[in-house]
Amino acid sequence: MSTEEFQKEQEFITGLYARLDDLRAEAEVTVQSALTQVASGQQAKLERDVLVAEQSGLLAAFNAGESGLCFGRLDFQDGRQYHMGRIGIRQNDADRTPLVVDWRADIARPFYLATGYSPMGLRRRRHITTEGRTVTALHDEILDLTDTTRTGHEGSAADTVLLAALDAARSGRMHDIVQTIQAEQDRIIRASHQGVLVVEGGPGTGKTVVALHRAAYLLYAYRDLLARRGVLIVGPNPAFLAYIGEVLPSLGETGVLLATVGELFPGVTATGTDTAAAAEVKGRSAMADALARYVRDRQTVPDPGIEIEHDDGTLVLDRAMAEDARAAARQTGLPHNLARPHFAFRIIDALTEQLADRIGADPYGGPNFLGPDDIAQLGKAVALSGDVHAVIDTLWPMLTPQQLVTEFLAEPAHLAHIDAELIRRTGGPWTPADVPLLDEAAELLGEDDSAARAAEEAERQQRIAYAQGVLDVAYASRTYEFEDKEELDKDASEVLGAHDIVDAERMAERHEEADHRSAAERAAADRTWAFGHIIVDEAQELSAMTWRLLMRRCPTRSMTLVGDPAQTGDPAGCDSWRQILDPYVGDRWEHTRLGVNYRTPAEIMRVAAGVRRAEDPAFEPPGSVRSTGVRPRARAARADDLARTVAGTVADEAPQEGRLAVVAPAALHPELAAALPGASYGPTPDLTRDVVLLDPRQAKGLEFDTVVVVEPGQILAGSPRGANDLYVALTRATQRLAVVHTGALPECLREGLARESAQTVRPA
Ligand SMILES: Nc1ncnc2c1ncn2[C@@H]1O[C@H](COP(=O)(O)OP(=O)(O)OP(=O)(O)O)[C@@H](O)[C@H]1O
Repeated sequence: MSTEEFQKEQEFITGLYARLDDLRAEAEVTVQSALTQVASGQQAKLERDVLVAEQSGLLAAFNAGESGLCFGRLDFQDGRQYHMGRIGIRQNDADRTPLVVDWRADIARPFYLATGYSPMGLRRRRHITTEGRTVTALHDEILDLTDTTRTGHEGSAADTVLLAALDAARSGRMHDIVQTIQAEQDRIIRASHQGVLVVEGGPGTGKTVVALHRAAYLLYAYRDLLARRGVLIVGPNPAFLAYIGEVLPSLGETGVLLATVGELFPGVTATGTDTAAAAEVKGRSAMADALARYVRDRQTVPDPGIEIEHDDGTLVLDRAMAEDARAAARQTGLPHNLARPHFAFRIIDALTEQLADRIGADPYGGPNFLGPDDIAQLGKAVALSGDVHAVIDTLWPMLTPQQLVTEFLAEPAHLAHIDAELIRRTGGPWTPADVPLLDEAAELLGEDDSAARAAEEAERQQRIAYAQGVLDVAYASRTYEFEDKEELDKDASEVLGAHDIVDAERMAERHEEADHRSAAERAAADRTWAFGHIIVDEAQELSAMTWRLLMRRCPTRSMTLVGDPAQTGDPAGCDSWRQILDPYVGDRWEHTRLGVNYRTPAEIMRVAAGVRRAEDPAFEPPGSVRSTGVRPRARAARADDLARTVAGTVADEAPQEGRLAVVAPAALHPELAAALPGASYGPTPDLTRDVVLLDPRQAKGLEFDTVVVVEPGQILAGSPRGANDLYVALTRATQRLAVVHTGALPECLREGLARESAQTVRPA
């Protein structure tokens, strides 16, 4: 092994971190001084805010670079050499020469794709492993077989580095994989942002981690578009979002909104839970139709009529008048609340006409005595009448989505009786399955935001006037500055001023954009926000109603959907991509597969595959990249001794380093938690604890060094998609798996497990 090579890389890394420190210090100073600056006037405040936002983003990226900043080097056949980094960093010279290139840059691609067969111009690829700021290992791959230079670090570099990453103890948080992205994953990460891309793959094939790196790549490659519109990542539950939450910040990207479906209706916190059957009914697309009809039910007419007391005599609003007004309002095609003024005006007009006919009638049959001004006066009085408005409110009430859905759930209509009974609820907290209903209701009702829009327009006009002032001043100073120069140097007239390239309106718009919070923050607070790109993880779990919500949030249909229909646990989930996508994009979507299991060793995968094969004999699991030589175990327990047996198994299996999960049906949790002091469990378990207790649905998407699956028979029988739940539970381990069961071991688990009887269990 060449110490000279080591030393050279160490010197480079030391210099690189020194540069990082300088950049970080510069950004910190800029942020601090901008924050302490007292900005007077709108313009100065805007400039300060832009500066702080820009420099804070840079700071986040620099902080992200602290660990594993540089992880590779590319030596090209033509002599060029580039170091690869988690973020790109340039030297402080006139040309701003790159010190490390960002892993997302085009020039970095051969690091992931080059092979001996297709070297992409590379001579050598080097993997650099560091701990903190110290180089701990170098692995070189020779890609140009005519190259005879050797460094002593050659070997099957890529495999060594990948296997070391896969074997490492888990921390309860997902890590980035920039050092070891595989070619099939790289192609997905860098696929065009346009259209819908479906990434399917069995457990552990890297779907989640690839989707996260794709978000980072898209933000890099289409920064202008996506930083403004934002990227939304949807995950199945808060624990999962916490698990993946550090990957993007570690890649220097902080402007992404991570959310569960339950968090996608601003102002509503979905803390309740539905039964699986109720969630399934709420998730059906038929709910959209039921809600639409329910809204129409709220547009009523009196039968036969209503008398309204008025200063100028009693008014009668009869059925025909109301029907006429309702038809006119519906004909506008506007949502309920926005169509309401049309209904109200028609009613007011009709009542005014009624009044005018009565008051101005010529007893001798001649024309009406009242002129247009008199009728206008009468109309005003009708329009201002509280009694008239009360009647309009009853017939066509203003409704909020929350009101509508609360009332719908209390008395569900337009559904089969059995479905209505399943979802009937009076009061209680909102549930995640209610959120798509609220969103649907909001669409059907529309928001009457005319007052807010008028205020916004007035503010915009003010900003334009202000920007015009700024441009005028800039123009005036230009004449002084350049007049003389033009005489001396004709080129000077080519110098562009702000006034040449931007008008007041554009300038005001730019400042408007700069003035606001980050796209992710704005998007989180705005139900109608249209994202630049949406990534959905565990996409197979989402209901038809949820897809309606998500498609509304992404009118451009720039989406990445990752999932595995074989792992669908939610009864409301979809069985096929076609079923999900057909209503929105027809067959215009791309499907791609990941076929290698990076997580689960072959020994465990053999057991898990048995569960799927019981349902589908032709089932083929993704091939495992590793095997550990450790056979998974099944332990029988006496029915009255289950918790103690589980605790004993946990004690036996707990890894020295890393994490262990007990995956058991939720009904067993209180009993098991009592026997597992220190285990984290509940709706949002802390995954960084040594031992966590989860139900199979909570385990979705997560991974642990060791997994103990409890009562597989109950998991199988627990839901119509019980086999999928058990498959998920069994495929969470990176190293070891144990199964604890009372009664007979389910038939589908007979293969691959070393079986122990209850007697061999040592006391916990
Ligand atoms: N190229 C890679 N280099 C290093 N680790 C990788 C690579 N690809 C995947 N992994 C690791 O494999 C594990 C499984 O990845 P991930 O969770 O993304 O799989 P998944 O397909 O989403 O699984 P599931 O469907 O079971 O949730 C993770 O620890 C991930 O970091």
